[in-house]
Amino acid sequence: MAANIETELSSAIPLLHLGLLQTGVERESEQLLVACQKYGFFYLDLSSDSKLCGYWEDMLDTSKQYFGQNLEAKMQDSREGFTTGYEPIGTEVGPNPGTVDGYEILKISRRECLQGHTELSTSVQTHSTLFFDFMREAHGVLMLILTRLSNKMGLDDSSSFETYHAEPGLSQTNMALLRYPEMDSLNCSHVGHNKHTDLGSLTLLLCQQWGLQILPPEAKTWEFVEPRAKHAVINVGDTLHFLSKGQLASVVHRVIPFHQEEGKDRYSIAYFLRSNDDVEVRNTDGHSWSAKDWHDVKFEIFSDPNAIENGLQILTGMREENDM
Ligand SMILES: O=C(O)CCC(=O)C(=O)O
Ligand SMILES: [Fe+2]
Repeated sequence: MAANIETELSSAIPLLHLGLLQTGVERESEQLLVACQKYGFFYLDLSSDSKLCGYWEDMLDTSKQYFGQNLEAKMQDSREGFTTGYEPIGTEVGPNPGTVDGYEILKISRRECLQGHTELSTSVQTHSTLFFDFMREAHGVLMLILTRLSNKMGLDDSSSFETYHAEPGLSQTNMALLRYPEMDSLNCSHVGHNKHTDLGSLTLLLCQQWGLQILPPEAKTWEFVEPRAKHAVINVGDTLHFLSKGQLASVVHRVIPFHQEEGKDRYSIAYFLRSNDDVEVRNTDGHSWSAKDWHDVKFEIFSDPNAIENGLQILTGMREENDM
């Protein structure tokens, strides 16, 4: 894999700047729209937001500390449901036949952030101020992106993307810390993160290590996304694809542990913005779901895509299976 990095590296991912979107520079919003239509993924330069960059560093330290605990301690945070709590390695299927995933994850819901309290263990509670600060900042960034997209697409107040995310509506929005332990410390049946599209509206991903791959629209081969300091990777999810009547692209991606970084655990931090539960989403065939039902169906399929007839297509946001 290492030998092919040059040819497999994605060079086309657009670059946007948070500072320019914040000040309302028209050209930046235009480029944002094109990025979401054509590519579904873009880099967001965060260097104008020193708060968010600082949280990123602190969250990385906290993540190392949290996952460094023994399994028994982390299992105290195991919860029913999908938006909060700890899940060990191997909960979902992996990218290669016969494998399971190779990451552990700690999630905290937006609901806990709004309440200002988490019911998870003290090892999470101790860091809740940092987690909630990060979540508020990430939420603001993604809501700003929705606003800029709505404006550029000429959506009025009743149909703007922000309306579908308005508080105090209930949603499945959450943040996640992920750790992919170094490959040698696991047997090779535990690998990476299976191909999928994100089910929600927008995802903000912070990661300083290789491993993320995307399958851009129309492409037949996977491309690595180069990690960049002080840059988030943002992508459109299924709900925004549906709400935009297919105009914004929800792109298939996965994580494959990268050979050059063997011997190092991989850490990533994600904020998953999801629309309110009762928002109705409809695909281009006219099938409709509530956002909450789409969320629940997709999570069932993450653990076993073959469990139902069209499971693989749902996993990849209704993209044809033979594209991959
Ligand atoms: O860990 C990563 O880099 C990506 C994770 C991801 O795609 C997800 O959790 O939806
Ligand atoms: Fe994802």
